[in-house]
Amino acid sequence: MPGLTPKNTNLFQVFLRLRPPPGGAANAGERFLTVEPAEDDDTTPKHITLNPPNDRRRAVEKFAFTQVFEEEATQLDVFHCTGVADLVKGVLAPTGGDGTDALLATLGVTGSGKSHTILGSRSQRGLTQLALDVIFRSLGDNLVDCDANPALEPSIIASDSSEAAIFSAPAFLDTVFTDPSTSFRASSRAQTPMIVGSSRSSPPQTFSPQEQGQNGPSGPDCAWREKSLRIVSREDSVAPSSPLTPVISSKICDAVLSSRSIHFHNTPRGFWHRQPQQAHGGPGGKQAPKHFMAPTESIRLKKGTKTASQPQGESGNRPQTPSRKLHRPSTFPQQPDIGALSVSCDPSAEYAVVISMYEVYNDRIFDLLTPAVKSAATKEFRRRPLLFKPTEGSPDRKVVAGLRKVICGNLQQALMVLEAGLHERRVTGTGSNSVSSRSHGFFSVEVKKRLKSNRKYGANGPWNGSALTVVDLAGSERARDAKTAGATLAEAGKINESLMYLGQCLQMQSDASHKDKCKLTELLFSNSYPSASAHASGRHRNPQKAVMIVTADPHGDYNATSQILRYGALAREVTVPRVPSITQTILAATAQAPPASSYTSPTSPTLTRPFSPPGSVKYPKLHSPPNIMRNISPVSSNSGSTSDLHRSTMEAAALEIARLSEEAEYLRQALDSERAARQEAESHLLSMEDRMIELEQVIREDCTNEFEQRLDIEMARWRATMQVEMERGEEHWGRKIEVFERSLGMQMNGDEDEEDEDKENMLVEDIHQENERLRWENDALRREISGFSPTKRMPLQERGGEAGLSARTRPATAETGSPRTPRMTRSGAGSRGVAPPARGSRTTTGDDEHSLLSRMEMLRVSDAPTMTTTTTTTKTTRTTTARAATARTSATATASTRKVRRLPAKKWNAVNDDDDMF
Ligand SMILES: Nc1ncnc2c1ncn2[C@@H]1O[C@H](COP(=O)(O)OP(=O)(O)OP(=O)(O)O)[C@@H](O)[C@H]1O
Repeated sequence: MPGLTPKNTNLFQVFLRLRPPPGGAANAGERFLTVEPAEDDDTTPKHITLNPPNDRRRAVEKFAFTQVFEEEATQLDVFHCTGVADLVKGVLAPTGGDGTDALLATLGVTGSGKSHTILGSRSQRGLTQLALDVIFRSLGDNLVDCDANPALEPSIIASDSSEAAIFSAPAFLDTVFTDPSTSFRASSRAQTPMIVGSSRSSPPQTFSPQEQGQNGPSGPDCAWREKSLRIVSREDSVAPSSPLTPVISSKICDAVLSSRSIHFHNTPRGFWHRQPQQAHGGPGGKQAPKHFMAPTESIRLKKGTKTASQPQGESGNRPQTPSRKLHRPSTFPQQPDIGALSVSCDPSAEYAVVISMYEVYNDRIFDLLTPAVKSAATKEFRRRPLLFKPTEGSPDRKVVAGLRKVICGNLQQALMVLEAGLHERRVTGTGSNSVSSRSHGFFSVEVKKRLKSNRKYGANGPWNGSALTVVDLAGSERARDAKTAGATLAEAGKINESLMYLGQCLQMQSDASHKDKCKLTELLFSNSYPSASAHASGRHRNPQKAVMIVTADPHGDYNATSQILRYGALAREVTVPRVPSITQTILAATAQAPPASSYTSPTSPTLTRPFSPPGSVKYPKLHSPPNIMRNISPVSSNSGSTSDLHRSTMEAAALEIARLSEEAEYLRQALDSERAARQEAESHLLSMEDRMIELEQVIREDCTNEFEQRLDIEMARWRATMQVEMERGEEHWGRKIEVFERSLGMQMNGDEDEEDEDKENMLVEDIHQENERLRWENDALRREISGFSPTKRMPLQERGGEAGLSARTRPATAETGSPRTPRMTRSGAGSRGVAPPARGSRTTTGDDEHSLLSRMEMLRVSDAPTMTTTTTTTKTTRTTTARAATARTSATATASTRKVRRLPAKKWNAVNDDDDMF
């Protein structure tokens, strides 16, 4: 089993892994990649040839790699041959010291098998899980656990230099996963499932019922399995539905799917790829899970994606908050088995394992273990981008500041943390890969180490150590093949851009100017080289060891593959510059030093004195570096003594070291202040961005409110105008009808005249009848009056007058000749009530009687209209008498002679109202 050759100073060991064709060899397209057979002294192939298909203008390209894995290579082959165990060994530093940082990265075109290699599939573990297994297996009893050692967490917090929020695994996992058995338990310390055994025949790793909270495979766990799928949004993907682009994807599985019709194999989601042919219910009709990554909460919310991240029963009204809990996975695949493999660790040291995860998305770093928070302005769940910077505790080394880190006490906890982080990574379905990673994922395993003999510091002694960082780069893709659009296309643009910078960076041998071009290259290369300031300050770190696995589909996209292979080949060329030791520096200076007598200037070729900082940037005021060399007394040329010469050489060298150190310190401070200024500007920019979003929201709301108000006003105005118009219309039509009626009336005038005549005749008849009746009444009255005493007739005489006495009544009165005194009051005229005899009345003559009658006649006639109106109401009692009825008839007769004016309805009402007043 070949391992890494430690003497190699190349930054990367670059391997190539070819993936088998997705639909089997029969369906594969033209193969453009040929693996050259191993050369004489090699046991494994190292070279490949790219033959451009159908394009003779392009040259055949040849690439060399550390090793080429052909399609048949297994996960275990890749694990062993890439030397992951050696990387772990370097991190654990079994021979003492802080160890060597390690980087394990995949690079490739989308869908070429990066995630498959590094994070595994449904039944096979990836390199990450295998590396974790080796780490925990190797540490054994030297690993300190939070449960066993309560002081561990505070001591790790105290020695962390990355401004991180540090949690113990049980506490962290409790916030992320639900535990069926402990769902009602308030405690935050969940029981951690343990591995209880392995079976080669059953790949998934199973936990005991006790560890499952008494829920074996047939218990609630089964429900979990049924829901252990998540839906990946294809909203902004225009990829047609194909075996590679199912609507429901299972790149991640511990999330919950409400549909129970989709089943899942007896495995949690996180570590398995779905085989494309299984996407449509392959063998067994089951929907196989894809590998690990799904859209983050904010992306899901933005896209309105239905995700399975909500626990059962909460999918309905549960808000899409990041505080949702995932179901605790119960099984993990256990193949390939590396039970026999372990590397040694430092027996004199104790270790702690701290895990963190983050992603680079659109050139920003986001923590995958910190839940997104709801933005007040946009109401969306967002993650805060983090900075990659040197911190107070780590001035010589950039770190991702502000991450959430989890201390894991065993493999199971580490796998669960990995699972939680992968759940948050952004993926989407494209035409090239149904579950394509849209970000560069970083999984960092810090192996903290301290000597057991350092117990003199107590339980809080400082921790050092190294880290293994696993990087799953997003795949480069061509929009035409991936059939992406909208946000997904923009994401692809950013991915391609960052990979282009990576290529440039590799081409320029990690030139500092290219290193800072994007976050990806910064993260990959910033700590790859020993820092000058660290060297000056004596904090020496070994250069990082790195393994890059380039994945390729020999039947895939020729141009994209060619580009990626070129990057891979470049990566192989990058070398780590050797850092000379202090002794080497002194010796070199001595060797190059001119004769001591003429030694008057500094030897540094790069730094000239006095050092003047460029530009207008304000640097901290430092004492100007002392011109040490000027103070060196020239070595006497005639001293002749070798020992003197050596002494003076050593003195000169020591002074030169002091000068260089001082200059380095000066530069470091200048650089720090530059960095601080840049970070401040960046955070200001971020806050301004947030502010802009808030402002935009407020302005939008204001505009909406104002618009609604104006709309209301306009609507009211419109309604009023409408009303007026309607009234006008009615009036207009009324007038028209009136005119029409009038014209009709004119036509019918002749007919009306005849009618009027008839009416008049009837009225005359009525009047005659009335006169007859009145006459009869008069007679009756006369007879009555004639029965009164003469004295009682006086008042009539007094009031009498002959006016109004009609000629017709006069003879009638004379005929009767009986003196009478009518007892009538004016008010009683309508009712014709008989008044009581007036006191002191005297006997009247026949003339008096006529006068009286004529007066009565006058009264009756003049009161007629009043009576007419009076009879229209039921409020008066006068209408109840028989006399009133008679009078009414009479009045009607009188009134009938007048021209009756037709009143409009309103006016009639007014008259009625007036009547009511009486
Ligand atoms: N060596 C392999 N053997 C079997 N299946 C593989 C292999 N490599 C990849 N696959 C399958 O191909 C599909 C795509 O692989 P994967 O998701 O790992 O691609 P990727 O390079 O990570 O893509 P992206 O960059 O878009 O995320 C998966 O279904 C995976 O299971």
